[in-house]
Amino acid sequence: MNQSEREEAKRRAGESAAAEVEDGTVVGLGSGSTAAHAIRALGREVDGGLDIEGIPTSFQAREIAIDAGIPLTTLDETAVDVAIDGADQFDGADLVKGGGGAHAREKIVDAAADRLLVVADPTKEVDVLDYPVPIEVLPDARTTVADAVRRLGGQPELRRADRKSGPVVSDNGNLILDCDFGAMPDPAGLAADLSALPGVVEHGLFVDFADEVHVGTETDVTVFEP
Ligand SMILES: O=C(CO)[C@H](O)[C@H](O)COP(=O)(O)O
Repeated sequence: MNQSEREEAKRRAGESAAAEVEDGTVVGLGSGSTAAHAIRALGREVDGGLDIEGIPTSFQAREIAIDAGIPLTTLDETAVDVAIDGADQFDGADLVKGGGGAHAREKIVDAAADRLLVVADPTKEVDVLDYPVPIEVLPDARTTVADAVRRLGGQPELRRADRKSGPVVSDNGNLILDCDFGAMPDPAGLAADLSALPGVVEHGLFVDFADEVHVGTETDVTVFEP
């Protein structure tokens, strides 16, 4: 799948999930390039009269939603009916997220939603998850968490910025360790181990999160419930 075919697949996946959103609902707005297609599609529906409110999962999602004209709200004000979000990898209902460093807020919003619709291109689907797991850490905990990750069999790497000297700083002011565990046959066990580490704000393993997965191709979309 070349880059333009992949982009088309992402667009189809995002638009397919957006088409499921019903009038009068509150929608969690995911992060990344595939979720961005869904947000823009929802914006076009709002132009056409669809009455929804969005809860963005990141600075990026908020910017796109404002540009698309979607009225915004917060988790302090209302519950979430449905969230639409991308993934870096999925094996069915389990996901690795956080390629954009937004997984902490994504997990809060996606977990709060009655239903999570995952949108992806086919390159993200695997039998066993093996994508490096992003872990957002409090800055003071980056060395102790990295040491603990090594003890759990992972290789941590501090995420560095492209257009700034030094590390990527998350939307929440924290650092991100990309942790390569190789194949992860027991994502639930690893997720529990990572959540127990002092200083971990959130990790990118979303175990049993997806209610529905929309996988786009260059010509079509497949929708399934894991
Ligand atoms: O988890 C995410 C951001 O934190 C994204 O959903 C994930 O990285 C997928 O992004 P894309 O749709 O651009 O491939």
